[in-house]
Amino acid sequence: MNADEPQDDDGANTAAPVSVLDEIIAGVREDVETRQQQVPLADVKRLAAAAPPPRDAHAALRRPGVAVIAEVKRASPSRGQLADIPDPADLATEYAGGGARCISVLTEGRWFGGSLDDLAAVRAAVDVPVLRKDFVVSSYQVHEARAHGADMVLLIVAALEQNVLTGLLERIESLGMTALVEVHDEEEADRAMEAGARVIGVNARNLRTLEVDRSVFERIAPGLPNNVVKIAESGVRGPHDLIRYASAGADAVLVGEGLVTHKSPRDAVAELVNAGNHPATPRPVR
Ligand SMILES: O=C(O)c1ccccc1NCC(=O)[C@H](O)[C@H](O)COP(=O)(O)O
Repeated sequence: MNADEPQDDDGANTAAPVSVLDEIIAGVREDVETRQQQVPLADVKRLAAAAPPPRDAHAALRRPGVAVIAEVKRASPSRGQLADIPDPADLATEYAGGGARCISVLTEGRWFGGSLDDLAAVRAAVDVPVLRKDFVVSSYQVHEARAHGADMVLLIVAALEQNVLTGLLERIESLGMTALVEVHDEEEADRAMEAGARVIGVNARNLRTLEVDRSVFERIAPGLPNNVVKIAESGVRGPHDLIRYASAGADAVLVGEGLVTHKSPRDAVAELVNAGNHPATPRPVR
């Protein structure tokens, strides 16, 4: 052991490497606890029951052509500050105008600069389904998502024990929303299927190194059943990446950085949508 490394009282090494995911989730748990003290679960459930009914994200993603899920993303652990987005509703309106099939809103605040207010503002501004993209570890966050208008909620397999994953997925679907279950390898894909996922996202971004490796989708997607909606997450910088993912069986791509850093987000979405609808672009097998 390095004598310079900090140790706690019983001598354990407190400088052991912690993955970014662990760090993000520690912050998320603190923030959820604070919000829960301000707005108890019973109140959030009442707000969720009064929210406009969910839009069918699963059906939207199954329509012909490769769907584009356009993300409102201000910042990220891998890139730091990405874009100044003073009005997420405006950006989402541009995305929808370009033909985005769904809008993803990052609601995590500490690393991604997002919020539940962003989610509610976007949901009120567009007609397409909206995804709450966050690090969901509790049913409180699921009800909170619905209360702010979410139609789809992300669950990251790597962040959840199997029984928690299954419970949250069932809660999301019982509230009429769609669960997008995110995986990074074959073992996680098996766990997603065991939990009953109807929509699986393969994220090309390694949560330890934060590097993007598009071949991960090509490796995992062929092992997923035909009736599962397959989403390729991360690393789409233009139509060539969408076509690459489509060739490996993607029903949809989820795109953040490539859109928020583009001079015209609407045109950037439209270019991807055109590529996704082009007759030469491979169609998923169903
Ligand atoms: O984007 C990150 O740096 C990141 C780091 C750790 C966990 C999640 C992270 N991003 C969330 C996403 O999955 C992406 O925002 C999404 O797939 C879009 O990716 P991109 O088009 O490459 O911005």
